[in-house]
Amino acid sequence: MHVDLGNVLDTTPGLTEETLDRLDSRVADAHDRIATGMADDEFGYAALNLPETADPDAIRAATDQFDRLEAVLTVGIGGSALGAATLANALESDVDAYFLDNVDPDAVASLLDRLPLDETVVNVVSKSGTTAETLANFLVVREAMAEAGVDWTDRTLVTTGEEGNLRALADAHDLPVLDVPDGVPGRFSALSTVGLAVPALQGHDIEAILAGGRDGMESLSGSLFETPAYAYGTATYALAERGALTNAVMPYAESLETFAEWFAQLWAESLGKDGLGQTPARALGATDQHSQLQLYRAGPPDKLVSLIRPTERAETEIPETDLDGLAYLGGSSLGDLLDAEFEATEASLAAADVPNLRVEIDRVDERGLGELLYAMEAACVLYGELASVSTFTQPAVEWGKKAARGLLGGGDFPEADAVADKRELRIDGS
Ligand SMILES: O=P(O)(O)OC[C@H]1O[C@](O)(CO)[C@@H](O)[C@@H]1O
Repeated sequence: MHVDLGNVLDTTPGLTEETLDRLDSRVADAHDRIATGMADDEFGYAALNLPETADPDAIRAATDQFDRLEAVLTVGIGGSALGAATLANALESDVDAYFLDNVDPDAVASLLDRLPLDETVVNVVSKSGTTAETLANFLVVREAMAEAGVDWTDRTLVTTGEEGNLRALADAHDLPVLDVPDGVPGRFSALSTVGLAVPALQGHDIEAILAGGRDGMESLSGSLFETPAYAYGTATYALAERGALTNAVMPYAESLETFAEWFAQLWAESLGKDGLGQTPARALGATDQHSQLQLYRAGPPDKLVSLIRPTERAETEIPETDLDGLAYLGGSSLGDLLDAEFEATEASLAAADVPNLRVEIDRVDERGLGELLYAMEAACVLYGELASVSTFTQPAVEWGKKAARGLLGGGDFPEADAVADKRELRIDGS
């Protein structure tokens, strides 16, 4: 993987090479803190050890127990779903992967109607074991399995922490269970049991994913000029400090669309603290050239764009044509066209003085994905050190959880009372 910072120099907002040189001493200090946290397996920093501490044999021992495998249905939310979804949606497999990471009754019913439940493994994932959406969906899925005459205890894999409802359920029914590693927040758990059980069930090379993570781990150093992850984390931090409060993440590969969703949780939940942070906007190239690019180029100078692509991709030749004005496409390929659009968008942003970073991996394969996930996690941790925020906690999400629980009679929470006090200014339609 490499990162190219050329298009953040002298843009609006922008950096200079002197600024980057000056920041590099802060990067060295931040790296020392990160290295200490990794060495001591400290909460959060432990995630950056996963390429070494994850146990692929334990993952396979749990997943190899399942036969008759046509599909895997993951029931989880946030970091308990997005890492696995990033990997599943980026890699081809004969085993279909589905994710229930929301409690929309129509979507849940529609999916359960379609799934061959007797040939599906239900992969229920929750670090806490108490997340309402995950537990509610699991209860609905289990009921559907019973109604389909499927013994749910034969088709369920649990991934959870040491305590909580799911651990108790797994123990009570002797279910295959994987441990969520200690000290790893959900959004940093892609390279652990949480993110790797699905690719293992789909027949992917999870050792290669971890090898990619090791590539990222081995590139960590005391300088942003030697570590792509730190270059990305430093530049995005410094641009945020200068007003780039939105980071539009725009992969030029459909296979990386879910990666942008995973990145959004990682970036927002880690860095959105104490009035600070950088809003991750999810985009997709080339599609969003016909959508959000207008805002990125001609809207407020308050954003940066992260352009991500594999340098090797399929070709798919475009047939020759005599259509007026389109003959230039004939004989080219869709891959060439997508790469031309990537470079054209990059140049168009630079021409409009909009800061943009190029992130390139060789291929969207297990190793490339492992390195990309690891690098963005390390970039996020580095950014958090530079911004002096508490990167690994997410206290702001708790208020809404209590309010929702109170509304459903799950306890006496003042947050739920506040819901009743909503101010109203209704404008009614027809
Ligand atoms: O794995 P759990 O405990 O169900 O949590 C799911 C998600 O909810 C959060 O805790 C936020 O509520 C995320 O940080 C986490 O990824």
